[in-house]
Amino acid sequence: MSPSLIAPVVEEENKKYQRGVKHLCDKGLTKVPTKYIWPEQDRPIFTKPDKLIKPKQNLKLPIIDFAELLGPNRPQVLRTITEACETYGFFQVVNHGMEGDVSRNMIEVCKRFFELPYEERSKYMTSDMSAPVRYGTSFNQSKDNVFCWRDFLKLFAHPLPDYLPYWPSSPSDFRSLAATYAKETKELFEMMVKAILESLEIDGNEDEAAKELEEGSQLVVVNCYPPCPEPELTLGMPPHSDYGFLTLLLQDDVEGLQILYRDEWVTVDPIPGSFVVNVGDHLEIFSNGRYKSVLHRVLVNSIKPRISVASLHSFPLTSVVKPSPHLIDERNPPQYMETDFATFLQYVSSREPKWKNFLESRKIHRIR
Ligand SMILES: O=C(O)CCC(=O)C(=O)O
Ligand SMILES: [Fe+2]
Repeated sequence: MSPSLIAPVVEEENKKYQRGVKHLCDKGLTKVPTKYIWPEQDRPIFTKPDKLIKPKQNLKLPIIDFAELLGPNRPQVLRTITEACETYGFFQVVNHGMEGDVSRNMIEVCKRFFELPYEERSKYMTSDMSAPVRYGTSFNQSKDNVFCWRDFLKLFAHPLPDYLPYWPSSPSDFRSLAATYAKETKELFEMMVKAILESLEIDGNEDEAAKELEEGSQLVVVNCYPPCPEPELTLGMPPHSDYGFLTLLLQDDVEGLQILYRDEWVTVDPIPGSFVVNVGDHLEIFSNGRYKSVLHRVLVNSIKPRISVASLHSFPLTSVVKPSPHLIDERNPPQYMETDFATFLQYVSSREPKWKNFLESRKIHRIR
């Protein structure tokens, strides 16, 4: 059947599952519905009944001590950042200065949001990807052929006063706790940008892009992964790279995040109170391919619910993203086309986001 004939059939079927995973689990469930079963080659490898086979290699992500970054050891820390961004596309940040209460309160209030009755949560359900608040399930719930085991709440967060009035009013302390979290994450992002630019030997005080990033976009994505009766058959999130410049990820104490490292999926051990920071597609473009936006995915488990909060930061939605002129010369021609948010939206809303296909579509292929 041609794609134009299949699409309406999928959209009709998807309506049955649009209320999301939490709703499904609340009704009681002992098996994963077919809609959530991934093709065998995409599934995580478990032994029976649901014990995850750990990869041979146990990955320790580079750890950046933020306090050190602000002290005399800055040059050394910057070198670690460079290595981490070139090799893994990921690192973990400790001693970042955000009070433990701010991140704990955020996780806790998000848990309470997902425990609200479905009718309350679904007030924010919309297919409009530029809505200030969007509640939903899977990745693209009207288009996905296979669903992932994840419900989400997405909040546009910068400039905050423009968006805050649209954020959920229940639980009653949601807005204030989430606003504090968003503001402090933004500050942390700005310090991270300075370090990243310096690590690329770009002077942040002179650079146009650095100024744009200060007034850039921020999207806070809260992910909720309820326990799954058959975690070996599904994924919390399929392999993807993040769209923005940098993502600052906060997780509770339940593991689930895996990154692709040397063609193997490796689990990231959560360090309580730390942030996992990863290079997004825009930083890969901006650094002209020097820093890599690496594929990652999320596994679920049969016992513990998991919450993560990803804060995606980038240029303003109206900006055109391109390789930095400071990194381009005769020997280093641009590797990526200029790209904007509208092109991205058009791309993702017309197909399933898979692997790094958006970024791939922006690459310039030269014949040597
Ligand atoms: O839940 C996680 O650990 C990762 C979430 C993620 O990759 C995302 O929101 O883009
Ligand atoms: Fe991600």
